[in-house]
This record gives sequence, structure tokens and C-alpha cells, in this order.
Amino acid sequence: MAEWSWPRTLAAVTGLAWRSAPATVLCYVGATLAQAAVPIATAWFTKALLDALNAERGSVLGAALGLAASGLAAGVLPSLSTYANGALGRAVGLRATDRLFAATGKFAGLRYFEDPAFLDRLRLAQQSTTDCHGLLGSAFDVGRAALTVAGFLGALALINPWMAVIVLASLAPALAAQLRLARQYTTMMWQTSPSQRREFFYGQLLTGAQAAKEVRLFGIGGFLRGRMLAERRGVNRAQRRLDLRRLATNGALELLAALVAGGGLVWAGLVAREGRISAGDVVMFIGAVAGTQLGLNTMVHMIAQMAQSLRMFGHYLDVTHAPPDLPVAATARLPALRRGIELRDVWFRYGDDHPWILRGVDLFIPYGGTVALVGLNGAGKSTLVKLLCRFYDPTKGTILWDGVDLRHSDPADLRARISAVFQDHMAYDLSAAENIGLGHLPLIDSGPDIEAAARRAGIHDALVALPRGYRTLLTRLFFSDGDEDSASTGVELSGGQWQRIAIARALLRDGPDLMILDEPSSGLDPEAEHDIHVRMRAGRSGRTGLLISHRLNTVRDADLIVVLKEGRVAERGRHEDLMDLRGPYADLFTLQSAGYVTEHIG
Ligand SMILES: Nc1ncnc2c1ncn2[C@@H]1O[C@H](COP(=O)(O)OP(=O)(O)OP(=O)(O)O)[C@@H](O)[C@H]1O
Repeated sequence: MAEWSWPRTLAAVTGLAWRSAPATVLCYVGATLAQAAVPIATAWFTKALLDALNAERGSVLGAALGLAASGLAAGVLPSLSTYANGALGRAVGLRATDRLFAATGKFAGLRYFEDPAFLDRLRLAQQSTTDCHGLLGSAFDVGRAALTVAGFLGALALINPWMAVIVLASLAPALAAQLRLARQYTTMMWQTSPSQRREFFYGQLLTGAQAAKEVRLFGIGGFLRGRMLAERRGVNRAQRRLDLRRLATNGALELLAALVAGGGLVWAGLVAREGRISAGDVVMFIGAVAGTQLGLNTMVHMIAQMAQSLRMFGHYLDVTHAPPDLPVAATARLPALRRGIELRDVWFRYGDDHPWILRGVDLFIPYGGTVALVGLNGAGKSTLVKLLCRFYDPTKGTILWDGVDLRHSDPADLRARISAVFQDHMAYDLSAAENIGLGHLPLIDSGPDIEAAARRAGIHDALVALPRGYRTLLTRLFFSDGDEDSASTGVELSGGQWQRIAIARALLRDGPDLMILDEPSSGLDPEAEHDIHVRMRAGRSGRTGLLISHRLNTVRDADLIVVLKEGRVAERGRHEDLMDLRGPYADLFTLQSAGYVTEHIG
């Protein structure tokens, strides 16, 4: 991914902050600048007061009032600045999160989401949205500290120019050391990111409902906890190493600062005794040395903090500026399907170093016909579905939709023409109506359409019988609003019922050009399976369909059955033709029917 320069990253954060909350930015800048002036004013008024008390020059009252005003500002400004910082953090965090998720939503395919390096980057990018405003805070703090330092250095130079030079020179090693620490920190974060993601994954397994059964039955809770803690210990070790380095570096830098300040003090004491400078000058000198050192120290720390945040924010910029995972040069509008979909010598692998999954597939799915895809596990059936939905483009070869190469189509256009029940369909922790409505957002509030889809999927009766009917939450993770005490607030459905919900979701989209059913009935009992296939056949009639199933009796009516074997089409034809061929399909079908016969006899 790209290397982002400091100015560019800082400009991006500033732009983000300005667009998020311009008034708060102004308030924050004002409070910060005013804070910068306070220590200098305090030191000057202290000197003026001392000089006035010694009756050398000036008015005691004016100096005292000035000192009081500085004290008031010193008390109020940090609180104002903290408030503005908090407000800015919330506004920037919201906008950054919105932009980050909008960017991930624009990835039309799946490649990024199946790339571990990208997922690590995404995690760090998400983390940076919560503290990127801190970057701005650090930048302001550097500016504020620079102002303070300039003021003190000026005062110091008036009393002893050499001291000003020495204090300034002591900045160089501190800056170099802190920048190195910052670089080491971001490297450590990047290197430990996979561990942190794995720790999160183990934590989810240990507390999530989905894994709870297996975790308990197989007694693997302790094992998973051990692995989770091992990941955490690894991260802790890396952090401890860095903290130790930080401790040693800061100790050495403090020693250097103490030596410089101590030397200055000795000098000031000696020359004051000779009467070459006033008592006020000594106080001013001490304040100026301490203030300059503190200011420089703050600057160095803030610059290091900025370097750290800038590199973290680089991950955010990487994600929000990532190139599209699929070329979306929609040069052709996708027409409504009238002839059919043709796969022409389609080859596919998930990456250059991955094996070929599809190896020269030629296939024609005619308009209005149903093609069934069968084959052993791992033959490449679901992969072919991913290509048809353009979640990936073929590595070689083309897929033509009425003659239009899918590569030249807009994925959103294509998907609006498709409906699907995926093998790994989703169970959303939402209400029953929303679970179906998500299949076609314009209808999410349309009760009659949702009910009609549920009826076609044969799940309507089960849903109306729920405590709150279609409004019942299909989860035990959340409460309905104001329903915390009700035992009926949410319910869990059975696997087969969830499958019917997924089918209803797919059916809600009225009249798609292509209906893809990847194992739509695997979780159903035989009676329900038969029922659902009769319904789906009716729903599909006249529509183009691609049906994937391991249960061959459900695909025997298809217009064309294609047997996929190790990424190649091994056989194709109607059921009777394939049975006559006595090839892999006939073998599988005979094996399955024998199983049924034995089961029934048994
Ligand atoms: N995202 C991925 N990255 C790398 N390899 C993958 C990915 N998804 C699937 N594969 C591999 O592609 C091959 C084909 O998988 P696919 O899911 O297409 O098979 P399938 O025919 O649908 O199998 P099943 O009948 O078990 O559902 C498998 O070897 C699988 O490991």
C-alpha cells in the first residue's frame, strides 16, 4: 500500500476535522493559542512584580493583576481545550467511521475481505478513527509548545544567548530518540495486529452463541482460552519490550535536561552574586530554562506522538484510497436477460499462488431454463456462483450476459438482476420481517409483500405464531425496545426455519433475471425439501435458474444437469441422458438412491 507523507496525512486529518466540526476546530485553535501565551505572561508578570517590589521599575498593582489574570487563564483554558478536544474527537470519529465504512462498502467484490493483510489494515484503520483527532491535538500542542518555547528562548537569549543555544541543541538527540520510538511503536502495532485479531477471534468463540455447543461438547473452552491468552501474552511481550526502551530513552533524556538546567543555574547564581543581573532576572532565567525545556520536551513528545498517529492514520488512508478490487468501468449497461448466460473457457484461482479452482469451464445457461450444478465437495460450484455474481472476475476466459462481458458491467447493475440463496446464507439478529425485507430494501416496510414471500417459502405459519409475529426479534442477543423484562423478546429459529427465511428473502426480489440457489434445502427434512422444491419450481417457472444441490433427486427435473469435477465439466445432459451414460452422475445418483432404499428398508 501507499506510503503517506506527513504533510499529506496531516492535510487529510485537518480536512476531515474541518469538514466535521469547523466551529469546534476554531474554538480549539483559539484555546490552544491562548494557552501558549499563558506561561510567558506569567513569567513576565512575575519578573515585573519582583522588580516593582524592589522598586526598580513598574507598578506592583499592574503586575499583580496581570499575574492574577494569567492564573485565571491557566485554570480555565485547559478545561475549555479539553472540552473542545472531546467534541472534536466525537465529530471526527463519526465522520471518519462513516467514510471508512463507505469505502469498504464500495469494494464490489470479495477479494479484500478474504485477504488477511487487508483485514489487519482495516482493524488498524478502524482504531485510528477513534483517535485521529488526537493527531490534530498533537499538531496544535506542537504549535503551542513552539510559541511558548520561542517566548522563553527570547527571554533566555536576552539574559544569556549561549544558554539559549545549549538548551535548543539538547533538543536534537531527544527528537531523534522519540521519533525512533514512535516508528518502533507503529511497527510493533502492525506486527502484533494478526495476534490481536486472533485474540478477538478466540474471544468471540468463547462467548458467542454459535460456537457455544461445540465448545462445551468437545470441552475445548480451556484450550481456546489458552490460545487466546497466548496471543495476548505475545502482544504484551512486544509492548513490554517497547515500554522498556521508552523508559531507558526517557531516563537518558531527563538526565541530559537536568545537566543543562543545573549548569545554567550555577551560572545564574554566580553572576547574580557579582551583581551583573537582578534577582528578577534570576527568577526569569530559572523560569525561562524550565519553560524552554518543558516546552521542547512537550514538542518532542508531541512530534513523536504525531509520527505515531500519522503512520496509524496512513492505514485509514490506505483503506479509504484503496483501488477498486474489481474494475468498475461500466461501459455497457446490462440488458434484461433474453438469450442466456455463457461461460466461455472460464479459468479461476483465488490468487497467483493458489491452485486452479475452475479449469476451462464452458457452460450455457439459457434464458428461462434451469441448470443444475452437481459435483463433489470442493469441485468449484460455489466459486462459479461467485463469478456469476461478479464477486470475482475470471482469471482467464469470459462470462457473457446476453453477449455482454460481465467485466464491462457495473456489479450493482448485475446484482439488481439476480437473486440468490447462498450456501452460507445469513441469519441477521433482526426481526423476522426485517430478515426477509433485507432481500429487497424498497419492500422492507411492506408487510403484504414480506408475508407473500414468507408464504412462498413456507415459513409464514411459523412466523405468525411467534410472540410478536413478524416483529419478533430472531435473536437472543438483543432486546426489543422497552422490552427488557419480557421473556418473549427474542426467539431462536431452527436451522431449517432459517433456511426458509433465506429463501423468502431471495423470493422477495420480484422477478429477478437469474435465480441462484446454492444448496437451498440442505437443512430441510425430506418432506420439507420436497415441499420447498415444488414451491421454488413454481417460483422459477419461466425464469432462468441455477441450482446447486448434493441431493440429486432435487435436480433431476432440471433442463440441464452439469457435473463439475475438479474444476472441469465432466458431464452434461438431462437426467435420463446422464443415467444412460453410466458416468459419475449415474454412479452418484445410484449410490444416493440405494442409500434411500436401504434407509427405508432399514
Ligand atoms: N476464498 C477462498 N480462498 C481460497 N480458496 C478458496 C476460497 N473459497 C473456496 N476456496 C477453495 O476453492 C475450492 C472450491 O470451493 P467451492 O466452495 O467452490 O466448492 P464447492 O464445489 O461449492 O464445494 P461444496 O460442495 O463443499 O460446497 C475449494 O478447494 C476451496 O478450498
